[in-house]
Amino acid sequence: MQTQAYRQLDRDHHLHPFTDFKALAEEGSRIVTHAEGVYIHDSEGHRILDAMAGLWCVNLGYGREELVEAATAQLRELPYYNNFFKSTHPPAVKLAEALCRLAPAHMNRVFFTGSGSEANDTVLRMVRRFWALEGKPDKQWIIARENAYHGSTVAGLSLGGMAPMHGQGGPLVPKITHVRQPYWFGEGRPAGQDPGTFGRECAAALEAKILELGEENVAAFIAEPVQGAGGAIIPPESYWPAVKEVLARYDILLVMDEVICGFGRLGEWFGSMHYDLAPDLMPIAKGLSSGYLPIGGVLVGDRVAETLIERGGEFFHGFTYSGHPVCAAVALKNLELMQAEGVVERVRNDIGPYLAERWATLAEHPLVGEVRSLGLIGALELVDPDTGGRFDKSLGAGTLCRDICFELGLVMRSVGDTMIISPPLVISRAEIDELVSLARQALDDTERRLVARKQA
Ligand SMILES: Cc1ncc(COP(=O)(O)O)c(CNc2cccc(C(=O)O)c2)c1O
Repeated sequence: MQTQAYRQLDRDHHLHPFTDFKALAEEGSRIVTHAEGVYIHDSEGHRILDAMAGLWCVNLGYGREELVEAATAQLRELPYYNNFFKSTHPPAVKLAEALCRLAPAHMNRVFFTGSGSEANDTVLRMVRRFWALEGKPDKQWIIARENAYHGSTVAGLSLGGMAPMHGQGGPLVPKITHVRQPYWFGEGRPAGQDPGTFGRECAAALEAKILELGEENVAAFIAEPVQGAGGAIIPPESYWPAVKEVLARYDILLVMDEVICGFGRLGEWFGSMHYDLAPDLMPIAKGLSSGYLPIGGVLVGDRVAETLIERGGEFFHGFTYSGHPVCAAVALKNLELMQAEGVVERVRNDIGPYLAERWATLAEHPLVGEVRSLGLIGALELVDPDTGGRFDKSLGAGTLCRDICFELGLVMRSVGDTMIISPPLVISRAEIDELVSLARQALDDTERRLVARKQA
């Protein structure tokens, strides 16, 4: 079928996620037909370097036959059975064991879901159930961060701190509140604060909120090690150590959302390990299967697990596809390949530092106000060369740069005027050179087009 025919049927029948349906219908969708390594191909023959690994998830890259074979074999063996009715199957058992072997030592159980949003729904249920079983049923408030992303179910959007989502999804889940995010470039720099001071102030805001609500009412703090969809927000070095000090003073659970930062993205199996944090619960998804099949889950620390097990009786929660055998088989093979190929260590010791070195060269571009990266997450902050400050929002600088990237054969994500990359972890040095070269060209073209827009 030709591109136009696909586009017309897509226009007629398909409502896309996070999309202005009318605008897309007018513009027409991109038909992605196949992919290999770090490249996707569309129906018009374009080969595009996918510096977003799909949606932060294709950690092993596209076209891994071993994952196809794992799925095919499992489809033939047992295409589906549930983990209800006291039942399980080898893929779920083996994946649970493999995950708990990779997780921090105090995390020895996993609850499976079909997505990261369902993982955070599960977190909400577990946190409130845990404190009820501990005899503290009023300990219900969950503190999250402004501009955090924890998914798109009602619980996920309530835990998230994204105002546009709150504006469409209310009424929100009660007893969830948000504190300031450690986004130095967006909030600390404009206030004239050095990163260290700003990071400590953000941690102090968490303690102030705990005291305002009363420790006896606060159940948990949930956070991404590095905020992804919020803008690849790598916190100041002072932030997580200061948060650890705050949390040590109060008995509230720590939930680290590892949906993006898990499975090697920051150069460790989990982002919490990079920051030396010991979470009670860790939602996971995305890189768990390299996006080949939908699977998520919650890694559960012993303190919560033992209470739920010993005193919980039946936990009235779960999903049809919890621990789906084919998804679990692919995820298991994915983890085996990551370990066999030393993918995580390579991010930490080789390709992550190489990306940092090459990505930093973009700082000299007049459109760039800040360059940051950690592991294989990177961000560029676009600024107006005339002022050094942000562009007027009406210019749509970030969206323009994203569209120019596609024209040049590169996928970069824009969040406002922040450009983001999160490439497959298997990306080569040569492909990083190509990525940075295309990004530089996109910045040049964006600058020229913005000058014209400003003069229009
Ligand atoms: C930290 C975090 N937690 C939970 C979710 C929800 O996962 P599911 O999507 O599988 O329900 C996410 C997902 N993150 C996500 C999903 C879709 C798009 C983008 C983007 O940056 O454009 C980011 C995420 O980044």
